[in-house]
Amino acid sequence: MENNLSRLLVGLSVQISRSDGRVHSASVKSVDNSTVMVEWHERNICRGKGIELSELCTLNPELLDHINAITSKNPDPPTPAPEKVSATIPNQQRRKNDAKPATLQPFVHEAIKENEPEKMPPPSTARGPYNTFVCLSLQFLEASRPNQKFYEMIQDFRETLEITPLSATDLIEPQRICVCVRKRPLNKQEVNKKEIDVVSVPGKGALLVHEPKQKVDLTKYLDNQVFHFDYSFDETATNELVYKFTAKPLVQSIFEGGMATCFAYGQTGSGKTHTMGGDFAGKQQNSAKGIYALAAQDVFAYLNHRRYANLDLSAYVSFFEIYNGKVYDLLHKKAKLRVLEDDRQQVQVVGLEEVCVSSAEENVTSPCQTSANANSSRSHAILQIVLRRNDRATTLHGKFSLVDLAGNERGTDVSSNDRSTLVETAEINRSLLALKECIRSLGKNSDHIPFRMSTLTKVLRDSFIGEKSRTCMIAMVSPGMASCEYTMNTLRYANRAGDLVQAMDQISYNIEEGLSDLIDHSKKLFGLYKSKYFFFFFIIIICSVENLLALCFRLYCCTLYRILPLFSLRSSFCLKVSTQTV
Ligand SMILES: Nc1ncnc2c1ncn2[C@@H]1O[C@H](COP(=O)(O)OP(=O)(O)OP(=O)(O)O)[C@@H](O)[C@H]1O
Repeated sequence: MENNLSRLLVGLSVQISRSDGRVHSASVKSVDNSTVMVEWHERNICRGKGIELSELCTLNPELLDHINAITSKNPDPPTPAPEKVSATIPNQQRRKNDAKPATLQPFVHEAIKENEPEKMPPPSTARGPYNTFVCLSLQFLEASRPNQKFYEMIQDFRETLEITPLSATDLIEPQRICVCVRKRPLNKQEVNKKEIDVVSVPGKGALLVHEPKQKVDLTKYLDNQVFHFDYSFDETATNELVYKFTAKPLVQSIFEGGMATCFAYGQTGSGKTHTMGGDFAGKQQNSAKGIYALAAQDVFAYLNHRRYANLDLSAYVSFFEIYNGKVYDLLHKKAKLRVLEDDRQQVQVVGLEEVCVSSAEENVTSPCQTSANANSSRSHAILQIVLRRNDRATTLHGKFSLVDLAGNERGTDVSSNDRSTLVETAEINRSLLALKECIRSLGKNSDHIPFRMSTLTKVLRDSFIGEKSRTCMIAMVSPGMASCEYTMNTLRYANRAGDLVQAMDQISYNIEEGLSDLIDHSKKLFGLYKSKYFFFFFIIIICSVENLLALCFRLYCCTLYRILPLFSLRSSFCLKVSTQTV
């Protein structure tokens, strides 16, 4: 039985749950009694662990249906009682079982216990056949995954990728504008729905989207698109790692009198609040692990550092949200505030409460916890850490704005008939567009920054001007196939915001596209972009290379084989010479 079990399970790809709550796929290595040894690759290291079969089943709630399907077809069922009982488990109850933490008892037994406790067979006799059904079901599930073909194509593609994961020891390059991308793991619902993960992060700033497509003749194929950013974080990246490469370098810049802004951009549910406010341990948000809190800790570390101690600075915090173009103070009972421009063209949020904070904990507990409760996917939440000199006028020294933007899909959804929803959509769209334009202008060192286009860019005006302003955008993406379109939108937006000229290279095996790429690169290389002489120059180069190759080939033929020259003139001449010699 053990051998049969191993033969059926080993090599299968299954979803596993990690101690930190992450769910990802792994492959079955071996089976020992009811313990399944699985392994997976993480940061180029092969990891493994043993999991109870029951736990594997808990991660695959549909398993019961398939067990039933198989047992009903099986000519020799183990015991009639479990079959009958498990077939009558209502969906709701099954979900209730799923919500429970994994236990060491197989969950079929639990179900029986709740329905007909007296009919429960002893575990020792039930385990063998039960395991067999589980194995059969797992195989069946693997084959019955929706979009199985795409899943296999993506897996095959991934095997060809060279993975260079980002490590905490990698060098950080200080930049004025930094655009990064973070992929979150598939969540439990997506795993239950057998969603396919269509995003791969090979590292070195690259991210691939395997977009499933179908030709007119119904042939399935993947449109693999590769994007390049300053950094790309895969699903195993922690908030600390993301912070280290994104917001941490900006903290120091505000001590040097700069204005810094860090944006979390992406679709609803892609992990913006998780990154900014902190990760979730169950239903509780651990605000100490978010970028807000990590930045606050560093601010206080710098305040106490001897290098900046003589500046005599104090830290102030304000926290507000922008919804429908209106500003609400989240530290002051959501009071509605006005945004006005003074005679020196300084934009002021009138009445915004700035709280002087004296420790990171104080800083963290109020705004970050508010963030967990108050944040809505339709509003932009802005936490500002302001450094002021302890002089009479409390002069502004530096400012760090951390922005959790509204879900970007909210700016494109025009399906609603409700007027207020449409106004909301238009406002989100306008603010995200304005933000992109401001970041682009900043990147181009343009004199004109269109900050007046929206309230969001108006309140962040001082972050966009001045030599010392620095910006970081973290684009969050959901990995599921269902989110593919939104993921592409997020990546295109981030790409354009960074104005990364060569950022997006479509993987194409098409010669035409390859040639146009070559022309583009040559144009840049020779600095002849937009020049009318470029094409003449290009053709001359091609002809010269061709001539050179032809000449080499002829010389090679003449010297090695002593055959008669290839030119007709030369050949007749040589023929004459050779006849005379004879
Ligand atoms: N990197 C990650 N690792 C593990 N879980 C994550 C990660 N990113 C997001 N999640 C989980 O995904 C869910 C949605 O994330 P989150 O609330 O941060 O999304 P969001 O983009 O802020 O959505 P919204 O726009 O609605 O605020 C949360 O349960 C969160 O814990």
